[in-house]
Amino acid sequence: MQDPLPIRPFTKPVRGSVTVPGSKSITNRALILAALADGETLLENCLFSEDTEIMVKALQDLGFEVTPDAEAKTISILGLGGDIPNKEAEIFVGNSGTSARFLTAFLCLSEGGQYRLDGVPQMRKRPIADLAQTLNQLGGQIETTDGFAPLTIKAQGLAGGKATIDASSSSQFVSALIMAAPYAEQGIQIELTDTSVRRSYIDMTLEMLVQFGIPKSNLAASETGYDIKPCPYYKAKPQGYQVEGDASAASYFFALPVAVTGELEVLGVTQNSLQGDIAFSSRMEEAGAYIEWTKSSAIVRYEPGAEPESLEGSFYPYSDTFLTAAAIAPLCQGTTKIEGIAHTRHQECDRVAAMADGLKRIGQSVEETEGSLSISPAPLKPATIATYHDHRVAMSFGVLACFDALGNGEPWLKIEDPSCCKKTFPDFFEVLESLRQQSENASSDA
Ligand SMILES: O=C(O)C1=C[C@@H](OP(=O)(O)O)[C@@H](O)[C@H](O)C1
Ligand SMILES: C=C(OP(=O)(O)O)C(=O)O
Repeated sequence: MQDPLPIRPFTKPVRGSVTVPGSKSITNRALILAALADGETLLENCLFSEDTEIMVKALQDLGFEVTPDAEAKTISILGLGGDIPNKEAEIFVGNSGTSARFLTAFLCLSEGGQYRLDGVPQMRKRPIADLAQTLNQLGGQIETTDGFAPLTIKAQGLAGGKATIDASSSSQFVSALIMAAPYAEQGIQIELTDTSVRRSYIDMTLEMLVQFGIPKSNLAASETGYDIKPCPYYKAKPQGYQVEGDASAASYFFALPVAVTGELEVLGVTQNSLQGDIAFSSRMEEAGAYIEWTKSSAIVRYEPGAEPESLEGSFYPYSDTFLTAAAIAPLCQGTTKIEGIAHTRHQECDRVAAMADGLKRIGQSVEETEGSLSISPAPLKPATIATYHDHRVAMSFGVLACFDALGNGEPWLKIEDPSCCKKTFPDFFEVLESLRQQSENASSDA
């Protein structure tokens, strides 16, 4: 792919359909749950991207039989009922937060295992100490490097019991604990020391435990914590476990008609998704989009005419999508104020700073606080966007770049390091370009 990549804008309203890839969050949870189940599970409609390949490779390095088929989008995995075959391994988690956090708790279940877990330099800056501390309260022996990766884990199974956790920096800590909890001798009773946590991700985890055979009566959730009873089985899914389409990836296609007008069917997402990020669709309705849901898709329509309404308020519960909203803010009527995003300064990059930087490069007036961004529209200036190795920075500005800012169909935005989208959506820019071509052709046929 050309780097920086010039994006050719849409000169016609978007028309057609797009299928979003399988969910990263669900694929990586399902891999862990299937490994913990007893017997073979076939995962279907899996995401094949860097983050899921990292999880697959980690499980293979731990001695699990995992067979991916990228063409069929399936992964088959032979679960061992809580056993982890290899007792020594070096696990590489790249910059995959789900892999780092989920595997840390998972590895503690191994009887007599000794592991080292590490990632790329940015992963060595991402929060993990609170999770390690809590696992140590439950019988793990994890040593961090000054609070960060690399970790060394001396595993002896988890005794479980009561523990506290501060999961305000990442909900993945709680999801990681909950997935390991059924195999802890006494289960796990976790008290949240700070109740600001992205609950929708934890709800997804609990729902998936039920899908893998853990009785609902073994799982209790309240405002202040979670109580997971011991339960010696997860159920394998030999007939297949269907991974939903990725709701965070869908946000780009909910936003695209708002940016360029038209009608787009987004296939693979449903209104009653397990993923909280589906709520981004309501924010696009607030902006003025009309959305019709079918059993397996959303049809998103935005009529030419008025500029989109500006957005205001918290993106905390679905913060992976704040970047999408920030990127289209220059096209909105007034100031967009996005709040609740302080924690995203510690993700793939400092996302608040990265979005502020990109928006300033294209001439926007931006006010940044620790946890918010206010974007006041100003005339768009051609620029190259720095993406800071962050797939969502690249994809969000990719959507804005589809707007024909110069009015002549010529590219005005270039995206640096576009291949960083391989983390969750390897062919994103090809999909965008093919939608542009579909739309041009649909208009010339009409
Ligand atoms: O559990 C998950 O699948 C995720 C939880 C969220 O992370 P944090 O809770 O760390 O923000 C989200 O940003 C990430 O993309 C996926
Ligand atoms: C924050 C993200 O990923 P993770 O935490 O899983 O690395 C993301 O995909 O936006």
